[in-house]
Amino acid sequence: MTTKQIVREQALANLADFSDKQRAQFMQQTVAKITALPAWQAAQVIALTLSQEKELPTDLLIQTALLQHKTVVLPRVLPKKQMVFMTITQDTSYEKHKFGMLEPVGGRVVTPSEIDFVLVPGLAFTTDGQRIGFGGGYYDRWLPQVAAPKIAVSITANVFSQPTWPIETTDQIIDQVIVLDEEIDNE
Ligand SMILES: Nc1nc2c(c(=O)[nH]1)N(C=O)[C@@H](CNc1ccc(C(=O)N[C@@H](CCC(=O)O)C(=O)O)cc1)CN2
Ligand SMILES: Nc1ncnc2c1ncn2[C@@H]1O[C@H](COP(=O)(O)OP(=O)(O)OP(=O)(O)O)[C@@H](O)[C@H]1O
Repeated sequence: MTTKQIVREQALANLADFSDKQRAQFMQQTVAKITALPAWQAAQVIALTLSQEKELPTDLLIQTALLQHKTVVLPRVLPKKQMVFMTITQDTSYEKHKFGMLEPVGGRVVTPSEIDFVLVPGLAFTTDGQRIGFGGGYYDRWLPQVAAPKIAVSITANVFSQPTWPIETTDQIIDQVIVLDEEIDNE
């Protein structure tokens, strides 16, 4: 058994291993696999995140959702480790939070009950839905308010059959982890 922090650091190191080309392929696979899910297709209001440098890229999924005329909502963090989700459009501008992530400016706040599908960010997972994020506990606090399907995307190296870290009672289980394939680089 190790700590969440050690698994987090290893997961970040694994994510850093990939070329820009491989990351672009991951982004396309993410769109193909996520948009094939019946839960996505049925959803009108979709909670995504704007990926940070080391995370799997979500830009194309955001664009795809907007093109499919879905309502896309992105998080802003609040005091006391709370989050609020705001609607975005192609014209939304973003500001850098002091913790480093970009957050939408303006838009309408949606309540958790309005959301139909959640893409949960994370660094490491188990196949049955345990998850480690960046360590703020933001999603662990917010997810209990959400009834919608909770889906994540990961590289193979960061998915475990059993947790190698201690599980806390506040850890929230997600419904499905989509594992991306590492394609052969033919160049
Ligand atoms: N792209 C993306 N956006 C996201 C998340 C995410 O995982 N990915 N979040 C998923 O939760 C929330 C932000 N989570 C964060 C978690 C930790 C820290 C962080 O740097 N914490 C520092 C400082 C904390 C402090 O000063 O209080 C630290 O822990 O050292 C920042 C944001 C909302 N937006
Ligand atoms: N609902 C909660 N109430 C109080 N403390 C919580 C709650 N959820 C998580 N925590 C605490 O927050 C801290 C960070 O949790 P954890 O390491 O699981 O975050 P994470 O899942 O990696 O981060 P995130 O959810 O932001 O992606 C831990 O100390 C945890 O005990």
